[in-house]
Amino acid sequence: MTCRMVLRAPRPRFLRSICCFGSWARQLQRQSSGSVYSSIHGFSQEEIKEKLQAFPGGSIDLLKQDSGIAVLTINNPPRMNAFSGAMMVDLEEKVTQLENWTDGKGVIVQGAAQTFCSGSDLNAVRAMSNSQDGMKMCMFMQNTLTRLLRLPLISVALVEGNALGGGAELTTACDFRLMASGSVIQFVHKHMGLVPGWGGAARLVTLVGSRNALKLLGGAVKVDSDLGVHIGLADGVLKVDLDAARAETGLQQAESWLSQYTKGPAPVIKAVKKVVLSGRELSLSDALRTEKDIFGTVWGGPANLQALASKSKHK
Ligand SMILES: CC[C@H](C(=O)O)C(=O)SCCNC(=O)CCNC(=O)[C@H](O)C(C)(C)COP(=O)(O)OP(=O)(O)OC[C@H]1O[C@@H](n2cnc3c(N)ncnc32)[C@H](O)[C@@H]1OP(=O)(O)O
Repeated sequence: MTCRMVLRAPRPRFLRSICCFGSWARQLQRQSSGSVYSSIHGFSQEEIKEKLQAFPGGSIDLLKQDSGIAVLTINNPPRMNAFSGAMMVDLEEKVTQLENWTDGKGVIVQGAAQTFCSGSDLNAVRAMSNSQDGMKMCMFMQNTLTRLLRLPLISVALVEGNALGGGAELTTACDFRLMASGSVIQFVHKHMGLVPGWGGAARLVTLVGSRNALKLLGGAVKVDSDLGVHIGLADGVLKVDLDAARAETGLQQAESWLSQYTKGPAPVIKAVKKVVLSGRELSLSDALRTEKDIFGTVWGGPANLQALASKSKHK
């Protein structure tokens, strides 16, 4: 039973370390790090990285703040924050840094210059239009976005302007989505003769159900903030205050929204994310065992002892 699950989706590092596997499965664990594809699938991360680096432009910027909330910015304004190949590689490196951030509790993913992301850089897409290269790029992005979703941090996509194609897929690799009024999430893939390939379809089904997902993909529907909230794709709408002096930026609003859920010590917040992640990804029996193990990491820990000593009441 356990082995069959591993075949479908290798587990994140924290899950792998606390579940029992045979030696074959252990080898599989070593080869992947929370990713979906590794060398056992004939996939070479390094080979595709080299190809992607041939398409320069833009950057992915990471700001780790003392609050424990990081801001990850998709930064390529001349192309409406489209992903160049170099940005795909950069994103993978920034996700690695977030995986190793001991004091982290949350991350906000935003686009530079008040728009989210217009998907793949069409110039790179045109140059990589053979199916082999396309599939390798998609495996690379699936790996990275799966690791983003599996971070032990609570993640929020701050959607301003447009999230199109791969940009729409990126929003689904966060735990939550906040949409500014006037913003749009659109899976434009059908108009491009494509379907999502960065894992966006699978995640969309989980978020909005298969019937809504069929409508959004089949109709390449423009999801505005009202529709987003209605179908459960968006978790909140950012306020626009016409008085510019008083107005909070989208980022400030997203930070205060996220801080409701990240108050407290990092090990406890990370444990919260991990129990939810195991409930989302594992069978009930495996999730229960994992939950027990994660519980063991906080039981008797500093925050727990302090709460017991202060005899706190929850009124
Ligand atoms: C479908 C799957 C695939 C994947 O998963 O890998 C993709 O994501 S393919 C990309 C899908 N996205 C698009 O097709 C977006 C196409 N662009 C647009 O619809 C518009 O540009 C829009 C709505 C983003 C912005 O429109 P607006 O009128 O406000 O601005 P411009 O059109 O003048 O755009 C400014 C500037 O940005 C360039 N641009 C925009 N998107 C991309 C992109 N994805 N790749 C490369 N370049 C992009 C656009 O060409 C303009 O450049 P300029 O040099 O001024 O012509």
